[in-house]
Parts: sequence; C-alpha cells; structure tokens
Amino acid sequence: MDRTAMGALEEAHLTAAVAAACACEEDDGLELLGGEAEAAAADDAMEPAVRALLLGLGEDDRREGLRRTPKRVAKAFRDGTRGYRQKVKDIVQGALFPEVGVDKRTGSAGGTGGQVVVRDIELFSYCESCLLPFSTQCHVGYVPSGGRVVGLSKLSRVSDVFAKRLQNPQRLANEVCGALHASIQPAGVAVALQCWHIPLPDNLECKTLQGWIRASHSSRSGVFEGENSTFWNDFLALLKFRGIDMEVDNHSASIPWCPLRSLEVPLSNGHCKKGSANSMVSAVTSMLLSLGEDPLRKELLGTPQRYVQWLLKFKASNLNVKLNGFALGNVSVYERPGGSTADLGALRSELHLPFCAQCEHHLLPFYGVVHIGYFDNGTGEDIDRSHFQSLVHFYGCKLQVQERMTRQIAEAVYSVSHSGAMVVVEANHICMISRGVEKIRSNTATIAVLGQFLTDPSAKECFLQNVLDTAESAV
Ligand SMILES: Nc1nc2c(ncn2[C@@H]2O[C@H](COP(=O)(O)OP(=O)(O)OP(=O)(O)O)[C@@H](O)[C@H]2O)c(=O)[nH]1
Ligand SMILES: [Zn+2]
Repeated sequence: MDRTAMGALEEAHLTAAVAAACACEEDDGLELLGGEAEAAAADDAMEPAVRALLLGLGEDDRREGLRRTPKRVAKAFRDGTRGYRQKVKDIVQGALFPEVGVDKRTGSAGGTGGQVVVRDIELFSYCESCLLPFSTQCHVGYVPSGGRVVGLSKLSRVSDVFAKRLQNPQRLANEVCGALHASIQPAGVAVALQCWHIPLPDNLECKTLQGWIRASHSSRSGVFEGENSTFWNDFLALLKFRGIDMEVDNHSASIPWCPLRSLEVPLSNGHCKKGSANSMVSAVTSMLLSLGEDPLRKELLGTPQRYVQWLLKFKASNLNVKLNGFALGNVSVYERPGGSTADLGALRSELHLPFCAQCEHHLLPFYGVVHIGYFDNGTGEDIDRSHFQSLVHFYGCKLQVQERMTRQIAEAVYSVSHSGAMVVVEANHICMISRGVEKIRSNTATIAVLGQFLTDPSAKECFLQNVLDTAESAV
C-alpha cells in the first residue's frame, strides 16, 4: 500500500478493517455487527435516542410528520452503515474468472501494461466527523494476474462495503484498495476518489453537487506504487478520458475534510431547552454504539457534538406564532384588509433565494432555492431582498416538508401583498439522493399560487418566465 496515501489513518486500523471485511483469519475486532437481526435490534435501541434529539430541538415527537421519524432515521443509519455487516469474501469468491493474458508467459490477463479500470462508481457514506452524508465518485483500476479477472460489478460492490460505514475519504480509498488487493490478489490496485461534502446552510449558494466542498484522494498497491509507475500514469490517463482530473482539489491531509470540524463551537445548553444539548450529545453517542461503532475511536471524538451542532441549526421556534401576524389578528391571510381596493400594482419577483431545510422524516437536509412573486399593491415599494431571505430562512431552517414550507412562505408574502403571491421551491433531497432510492440527479419542485396569480394566467406565466430567464446566471 502506498504509504504516502495513508493520510492520518493508523495502519493497524486499516489492516483490521480490511482483514475483518475479507474474513481473513486475523482478529476481526472491527466485526461491528452480526446479521440483519442484530441490526434491526440496533434500530430499536436507536429510536429512543432519535426521540431525544427531536425533544432537544423543541419538537413534539408525537406530531404527524415526526411520529415515525425515529424509526426512519434508525433505518437510514442502519442502511448507511450496512458495510459493517458485509464480507468482501462473499462478494468476490465465485466471481474470479480464468482469462489468459495477451502475454501467456506472464499469465496476467492484460499482459504487460494490461489493466482494467471501472470509472464513475457513485457511492455515499456518512461523514465520521459530523454524521452527514458525503458523495463520492469512485474510480478503481487493477492489473489482473494469475490468469484471472474479477467480475466488473464486484469492484463496485467491494467499494460499497467500505463506503457504507462511518468514513473519511482517505480511509475509504485505503480500505477499498487494501480489500481488493487482499481478495483478488492482482499485480496491483489503484483507487481514486472525488468526494463532495455537503456545505453548511450559511454558504448554500450552490445548487449542484459541484458547489459542495470537494476533495480528491487516492490509494494504490503493487505495480501502481512508486513515483514513476507506468501503471499509475496509464490509470490517470484512462480517467482523463472521462474528464476526471485527479490533480484538481488534491486535498492535503493537513486540512480537516469535514467543514463542521473547522466551524466547531462549544455546545452550550443555552442553544436549546435547558440541559438538552448534553442529552442530545449522549443520545448521539448511544446511536454510535448501536451501530457497533466505538465513540472513543479517535476519528469519532467530537462527532456527537458536531452532529448536535448541525441539528440545532434547525430547532423549532415558537416565533412561528408571533411572526404570523395574520394568525394572531385572526385576519385570514386570504382576505384583503377591510375592503381595500388598492390596485394590484406591479408584479415583482425575488428569485434564487438559497435555503437549507431539514427533512422531518429522515433528519437529512434538503436544500435549494426559493423563487417569490408578488404584487406591490401600487405602492411602487420594492421590498428588500434581505427581507425575503429572512422569510425563507425562517420557514426553511427547521424540520420541514417541502410542500409545507412552500405554502407557509406564500401565505406570509400574501399576508403583506394581498393581491397575489406565488412561490416555487426547487430542492435536492439528501434522503432521496444518498439513501433509499439513491437518485443522485433527482430534484423536487413545489409551487404555491394565491390571489391574482390564481386568477390571471398571464401573471403566472410572466413570473415563471422571470425564473427561466435568470436561471443561467444564477448557477
Ligand atoms: N412529500 C414529501 N415527502 C418527503 C419530503 N421529504 C422526505 N419525504 C418523503 O418522506 C417519505 C417517508 O416515507 P417512509 O416510507 O415513511 O420512510 P422510508 O422507508 O425512509 O422511505 P424511502 O425514502 O422511500 O426509503 C419518503 O417517501 C421521502 O421521500 C418532503 O419534503 N415532502
Ligand atoms: Zn462532515
């Protein structure tokens, strides 16, 4: 294994992880959980901990959207760490096929210079520093030897065994490389990863994966090692055919990969209801134990605090009631104030307002942009963008569902505009991208239309065209 690529990882940890996953005889101290039965039992143990997190956020865990959240979150973490329960040996054995190399003497399938590279394997892992998902484009190369090639899909399946754990990019690269070398026994293995960590809510100007915090990491063994390995140069060249340049964003091990590590602030109970910050941290520690992880493992020190710090960005606030003037004054948002006949005024738009909310079903972020259309009631008054951004932040930055958030923003705007309000929200749901259906390119749009936008199709058309006209420049 190319030691330069080892990063901060302790070799012992790597050897044990690879040995355990390759079912080698050595101590499988990292054999974290048995089969699915044990994992389901771990779910049950995890649910009270998730409930404690909801209470710490000032939420009512019995309300409709949250009743089954503890079960869903436990299941999401279990699925996201299923790699602890998988064995590389089960995947690879039976998938090694005899194939003579072009050069019969060496017996390696590709002969001298022959290598096999599977590029653009999409993986998702939980960041071990903050328990948020990160996305990886994984590229695996190997030089067959002993007259055998492995089934191509197994390179992806073995990569997933190590991706579906609490991970960091460098260790993921090392463990995939080590396990493939141990299980296929090729002339050498090369693993290149491009990883994207979700950005923090306050810098969510990005709407695409590319806007996330990005890092490239690699690991290599056998004929790929060494400064002048022609196999490594060929590997990089084959990646370039797909526009993959491993020189970009080469992440130095000295900078913490996880953005939450660099923004750590001591948790005070003042952040939320008395004393619950500490109980939330204990709850996350118990979740790590339920997953069979060791909270005292050096890479996990501080992880519960960072995850709670992230969750507290989305805590409930009873400002809801206070700020919803129309709710307090019993003036329905849908009625114009006492017979006012103010004319419609000009149609105005405030577009591409970034937001990051937290899906109340999975405690996973959904983030994107909000587009707001309204009429200025003839006042000619231009409401400052920052007010709309605050409105979006107020309704976005909590446990939400996208439809509710869209409606709440539209009603809040309509309670000011009275003539008409229209809101479109476009969002990436991490719960659909990194788990469950795992549809990395999916994006959800929701729309709420009130007043004049309902009755006057041209008003709606004009607003939607404004969004379209500005989409390019907003990326
Ligand atoms: N309508 C709506 N659904 C959401 C939102 N965020 C998450 N969801 C969905 O909430 C649903 C929860 O479904 P469940 O079957 O209870 O949970 P699950 O088994 O984790 O669902 P999968 O994601 O399909 O695996 C999923 O279909 C999610 O896609 C949202 O903002 N709006
Ligand atoms: Zn992280």
